[in-house]
Amino acid sequence: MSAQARVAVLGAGSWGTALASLLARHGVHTTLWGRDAAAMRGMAEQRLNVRYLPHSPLPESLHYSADLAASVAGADWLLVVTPSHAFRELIEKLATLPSRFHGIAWATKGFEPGTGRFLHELVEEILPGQPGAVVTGPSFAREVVDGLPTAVTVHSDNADFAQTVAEQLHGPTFRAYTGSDLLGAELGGAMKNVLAVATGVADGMQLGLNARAGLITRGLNEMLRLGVALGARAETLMGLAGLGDLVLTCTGDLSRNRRLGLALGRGTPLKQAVAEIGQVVESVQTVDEVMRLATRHEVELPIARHVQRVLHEEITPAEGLRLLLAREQKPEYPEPFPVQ
Ligand SMILES: NC(=O)C1=CN([C@@H]2O[C@H](COP(=O)(O)OP(=O)(O)OC[C@H]3O[C@@H](n4cnc5c(N)ncnc54)[C@H](O)[C@@H]3O)[C@@H](O)[C@H]2O)C=CC1
Ligand SMILES: O=C(CO)COP(=O)(O)O
Repeated sequence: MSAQARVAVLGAGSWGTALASLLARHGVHTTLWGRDAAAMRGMAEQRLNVRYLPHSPLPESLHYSADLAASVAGADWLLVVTPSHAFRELIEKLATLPSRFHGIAWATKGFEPGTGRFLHELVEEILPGQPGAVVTGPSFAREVVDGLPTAVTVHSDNADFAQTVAEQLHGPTFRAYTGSDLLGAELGGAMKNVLAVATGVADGMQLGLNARAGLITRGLNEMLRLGVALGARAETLMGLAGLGDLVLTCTGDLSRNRRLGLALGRGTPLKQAVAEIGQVVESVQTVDEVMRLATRHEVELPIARHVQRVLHEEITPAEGLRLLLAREQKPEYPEPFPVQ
């Protein structure tokens, strides 16, 4: 790096903090922006995100701000890490700023609530011409901030921007690959959250390891069928953005979406389970957007559909299981395996 690269990470929850910490450790001039001024002051004083990552000291070189315009001014590129429900609002605010950044990446997983629109579509609409990239893959914030080995993938239509983002994230314990399938990468990251609820429910009901493996595999099949119908590349969904994150989130108890499923499977009411997790649980909104896309593209997604009915409290987890098991016998692949 000749001149020191400058990045603004927008969103100071667990994942934004972990990615900002990673960039700062890699020698990138990094500012972490959060909307809560008191929380950002506290982080600057204590070098700690007390609420979201209380056991992981943050690097001395990381900067903190609650001023969006000041954070973005002078940044070479931005990394948005808000929850999906706040994504449009933030991108619209960025569009009003005079700053001249050279690209916008996001690590948010989900769709625009209520429309099923992909996050890259929102960026294209609100900031036309701006290079965009998604950072996704199996990556629990806590493990990344503690320097445990992790691999992610950065997808963009703009190969130079994907390379810039990946190079700056890449380091001794963090591998960042690149790809050009924005839609597939976003779909995998969003859909695995819904499927993690299903495996969590099964584990919460103590249905055993066979059930877990069956759900993960049939869940991957749902991801592939919807993805390919939408124009995603199958290899994206068979890689870090799909299968990789699906396995992590369906099996790792650090996952909020899996923990929601576990709680539901043990009989905890939805509202209580979400409140006890106390952080973003993207599946609660994502499930409706996945089913909206599935309906629009006439793709049948039995697991996602039953997760939706459980999350809408139309059926209990036990009824969801009974209905899934009662489905007709059929070939594993009624159509050819969707690899082009
Ligand atoms: N935590 C993790 O391990 C990973 C999270 N992600 C994704 O990253 C996104 C963010 O998740 P987390 O950081 O984990 O959530 P979190 O629950 O730890 O924190 C959410 C943060 O978003 C902020 N926020 C909420 N509404 C906002 C708004 N309107 N404007 C600005 N900030 C707002 C909150 O103040 C809070 O700081 C989600 O889409 C999640 O799926 C992706 C990979 C890993
Ligand atoms: O996306 C994640 C890991 O890749 C985090 O998953 P949860 O949002 O379920 O905690």
